[in-house]
Amino acid sequence: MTQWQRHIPFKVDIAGVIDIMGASLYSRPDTPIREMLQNAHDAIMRRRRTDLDFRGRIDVVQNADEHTISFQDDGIGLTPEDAEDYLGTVGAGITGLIKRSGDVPDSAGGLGDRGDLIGQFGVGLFSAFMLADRIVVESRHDAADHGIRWEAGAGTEIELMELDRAAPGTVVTLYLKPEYRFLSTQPESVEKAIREYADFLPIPIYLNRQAKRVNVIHAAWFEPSQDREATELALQEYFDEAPIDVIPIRVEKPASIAGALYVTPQRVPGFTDQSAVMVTVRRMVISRKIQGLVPAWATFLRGCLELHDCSPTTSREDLVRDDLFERIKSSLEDLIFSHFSELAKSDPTRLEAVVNWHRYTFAGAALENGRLRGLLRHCYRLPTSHGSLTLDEILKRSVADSLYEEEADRVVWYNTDRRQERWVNTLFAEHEVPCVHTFRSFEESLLAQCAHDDNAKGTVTDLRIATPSAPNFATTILGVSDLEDIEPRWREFLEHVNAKILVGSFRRDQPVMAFLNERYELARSFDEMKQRGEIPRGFQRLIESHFKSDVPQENEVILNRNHPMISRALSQKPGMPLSSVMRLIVINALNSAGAATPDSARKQQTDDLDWIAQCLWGKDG
Ligand SMILES: Nc1ncnc2c1ncn2[C@@H]1O[C@H](COP(=O)(O)OP(=O)(O)OP(=O)(O)O)[C@@H](O)[C@H]1O
Repeated sequence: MTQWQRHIPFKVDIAGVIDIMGASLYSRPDTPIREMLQNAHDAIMRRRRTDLDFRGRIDVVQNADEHTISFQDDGIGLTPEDAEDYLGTVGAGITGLIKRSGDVPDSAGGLGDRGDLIGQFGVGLFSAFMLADRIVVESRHDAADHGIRWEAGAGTEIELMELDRAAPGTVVTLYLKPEYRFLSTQPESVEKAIREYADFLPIPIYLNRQAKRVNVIHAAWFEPSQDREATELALQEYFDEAPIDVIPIRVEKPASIAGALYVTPQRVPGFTDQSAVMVTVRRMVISRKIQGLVPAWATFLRGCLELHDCSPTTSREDLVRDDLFERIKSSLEDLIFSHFSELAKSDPTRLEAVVNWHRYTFAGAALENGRLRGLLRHCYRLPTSHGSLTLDEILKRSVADSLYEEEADRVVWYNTDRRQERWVNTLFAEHEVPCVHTFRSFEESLLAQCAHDDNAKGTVTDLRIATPSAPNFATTILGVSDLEDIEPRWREFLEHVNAKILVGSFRRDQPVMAFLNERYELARSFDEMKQRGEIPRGFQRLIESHFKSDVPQENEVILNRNHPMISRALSQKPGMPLSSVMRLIVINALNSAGAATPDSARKQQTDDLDWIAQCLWGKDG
């Protein structure tokens, strides 16, 4: 049975709340400047509703003698009731009431267009206690006869009194704590903060009554009908770099997105998903590096987007990750894709320039993104024996040789070793099919993925490394039909040259052909990248499967049966003088192709030369 019951009011320790807000809600000490500017902006916007011609201005004034910084606006001002109800109440404000279409007081200036106000939480004013131990608000409402003076110190009683003030508007003065007094003496730090947050606020902001306003206000990329050239110039000036391409953005559905993105001429480091895109909400800068909005593959995009409908977090340092944010994110990706697809038709050279400039970012991302691969197929070029070709051209030209290939519709030949680029080009010169040079392994994987995409649609495409032991390379490309492994006794004799040795018949004047295939170097460089954490996980899987393939990881040499010296040497026993000449020729062919000579082979080279000398001229002395 209940003995007693009582209702206790919910208590809030104001000093504690102020302390928490000041110390923990905002991550930067200049946030209060933004909050004060935003309040002034909202007050001016509210006055504009009753007086459509009214423009308004904000003045920020430093006073070094008094250690103060004040924010002055000629906005709608506060009635005594407003000051009592909203200035000192955490979580309550007229802006919030208007936004929620709440029961607004007469002083609110009507509901009007709720979209132009920034405030909503009713906490911003308290952020001033981060910097100040005393705040004084002097104000007169547009429709009131008298003004008010409101004064509060952290944790103290609020004092409200009548004030003689002629003009409508508000002055909020911050009596700065000793550690923030530089804000009353250094114009640069205040100017920097104003520009950081309020550059695009549609109201001029002046510092210390100077004639020139501090904020930019107009940016061509926010104009309702953007002029492409003007936008490009404005971006170049604001971000201080020349865009490679500009993506103007303006949509209203599923949410309003306005602004422009551009492709930076700066090299984007590795495969990070660090964005450098700036977002504003009602023109107040929320972040200069919004995370997770622009597709992770588009790290080369910069620019500024106004997301009018998005909700900032209470600290206004980020956006709330709600459904709307997700919808905006996916429509942005669509917009970027359709821009590039459009560019592929209207200005393919520009698209190629974009892709080429950021090719490794594109290639890396396309490994896991089919839509991106679809785009890259037509503009991502690789060097081939037949000049530079797009992925699509490579695939289409790699028609399988019907004489030898029954299983495959296409065979794509590729070479991974830069050192034999010219040699491979000569081999393929007489053929219709090209050989692709993929010196970066992820480009090889990209090619493989594109082939895989085609295979899924029913075209059977084989990717083969241009080396003698790859199926049909000898027959279709080299024209060698009798290729076979060398006999074990010769394999033993040639062991130290460090290559797989094959025998076949080809042009009479060429004793050997050497092919380099030192893939372990690539594998090693990937291991280093992996250790630095620069390879995305999915990509890593592809690399691993790639290096697991049955492609030989060693150099290869074909000895020519048609060559008189070679055929003679092979008809003798290993160890005869001719076999030593043959071994020297093999090492030399590998050397000229660019292979490094192992120490054991070097020693053998000397021994072989001594042996040949002895046979020709007899022993010294
Ligand atoms: N310069 C000003 N002119 C007129 N009214 C003001 C001014 N500054 C503050 N106010 C009033 O005080 C209220 C509380 O301001 P505060 O900055 O705490 O919150 P807010 O701006 O409503 O919301 P938020 O916390 O999202 O910024 C405002 O809603 C507004 O009614």
